[in-house]
Amino acid sequence: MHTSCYPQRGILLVDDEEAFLRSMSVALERQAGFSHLYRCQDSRQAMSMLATHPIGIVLLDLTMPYLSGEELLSQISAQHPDISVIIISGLNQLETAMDCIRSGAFDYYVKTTEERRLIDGIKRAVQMQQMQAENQALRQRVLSDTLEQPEVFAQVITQNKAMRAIFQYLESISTSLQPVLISGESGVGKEQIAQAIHTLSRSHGPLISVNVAGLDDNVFSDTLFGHRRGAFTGADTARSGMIEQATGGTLFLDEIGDLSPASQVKLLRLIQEGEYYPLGSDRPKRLRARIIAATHQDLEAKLASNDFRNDLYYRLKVHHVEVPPLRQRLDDLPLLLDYFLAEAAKELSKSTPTAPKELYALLSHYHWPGNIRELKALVYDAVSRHKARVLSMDVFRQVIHSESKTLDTSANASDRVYFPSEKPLPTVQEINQLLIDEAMTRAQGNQSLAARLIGLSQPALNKRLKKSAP
Ligand SMILES: Nc1ncnc2c1ncn2[C@@H]1O[C@H](COP(=O)(O)OP(=O)(O)OP(=O)(O)O)[C@@H](O)[C@H]1O
Repeated sequence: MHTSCYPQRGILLVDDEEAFLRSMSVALERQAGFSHLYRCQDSRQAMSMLATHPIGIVLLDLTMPYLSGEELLSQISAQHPDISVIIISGLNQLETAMDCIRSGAFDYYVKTTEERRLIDGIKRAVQMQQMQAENQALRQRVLSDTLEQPEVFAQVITQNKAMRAIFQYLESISTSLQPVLISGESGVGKEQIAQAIHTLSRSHGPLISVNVAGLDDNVFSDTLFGHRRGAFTGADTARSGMIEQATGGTLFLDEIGDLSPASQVKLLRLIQEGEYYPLGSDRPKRLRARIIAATHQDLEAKLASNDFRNDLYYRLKVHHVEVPPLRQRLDDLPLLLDYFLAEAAKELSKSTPTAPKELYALLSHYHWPGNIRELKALVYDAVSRHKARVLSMDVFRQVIHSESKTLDTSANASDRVYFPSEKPLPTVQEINQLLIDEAMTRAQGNQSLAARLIGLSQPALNKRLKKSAP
């Protein structure tokens, strides 16, 4: 997968000193895991190398025979504006280095700078390029309103615009190595989205899921990092952690909002350093999997109450998807209902029942706290009980009615209808009429549903409707 070609476009090192080229290549490979590095000792050949190799970043020495770093920079900026150039200068050349920044260089470092800082700088440039590429891809997809791989989303039943925009976004970040945070209420389909991200990445490794809710810090470390034999009492054999099992693939951390403070620090270090230590081992291992985290919790609120680390939050949400709740995509209801009816009937070896028209109207007035999981469970329950050709609405009525009652009793004074004091109050008759009109609109003309919405029997509503008819 991507670990074998990170970053996506290569890095060209241009320096006349053979020793520097060699030591820098080794450092970039070993310490940062960068692959496809190119070296150029003769600055006159740099432009032809750029023309023939897929290069995204150039590390450029300032003092070189034939063509100076400054001259080369101006040629690169003119012919390859998408390449980021990082200047390596001598201590006595800071003035020139600053000029280079003004002429478009991404950054500069003094040659004696610690390698670690230089590597961090290159990583920043890589990250910036990835984001630019994703932005561009996303813009193109949104403008053309197309999906490149619609089959990846076949299991996510939807016709909703916001969901389609999410699919386009996911396609545009499919090759990124950065973490993805998926948020959204319980049951909205976050795990399905994680699966789609994994499939899109075309990685050769597996998708490994870990639910981190309720794991104490020791279990968390052991589960993720694994241990060496004898690391603690009872560790009779070595065990590889989930990170290792996810090598070349995706590590999906579900319920990330419930992670303990100590485990948050460990996860942050893993993402920042790109390496970890199995318990009892002093030899680090490299993280070679993409991280996806999901939560149904409001992480911003958890930041405010200091229950979730700021730095971890921003590391996790380099890419972020907020899956909307079902109540905000009611246009999906008919599709989902039909899909689950067919699925349930097949699993229960029954013929697929027909949903009565009123059912859509009834369901669209419910607020779906358990989202799609709740709808699926209700449909399965209804299908398992049903006997006739047309599906009975009883199961749905019972749940929706009892939920509505709970809501009614919890309504407070601020939910009441407001009558402006400067205007005369309407009569009881006028209020009744308004209520009936509103119920009929919400029930899309269905009298029995409208009657239930305002606590009347259907014959009683029918009588009043006839009375008020012109
Ligand atoms: N758009 C959809 N089409 C078909 N099935 C869906 C859709 N969204 C969710 N489901 C189904 O609903 C159930 C819940 O989905 P999932 O487990 O992905 O939700 P979740 O957001 O991860 O929930 P939680 O926060 O509780 O972990 C699963 O059975 C899933 O297959």
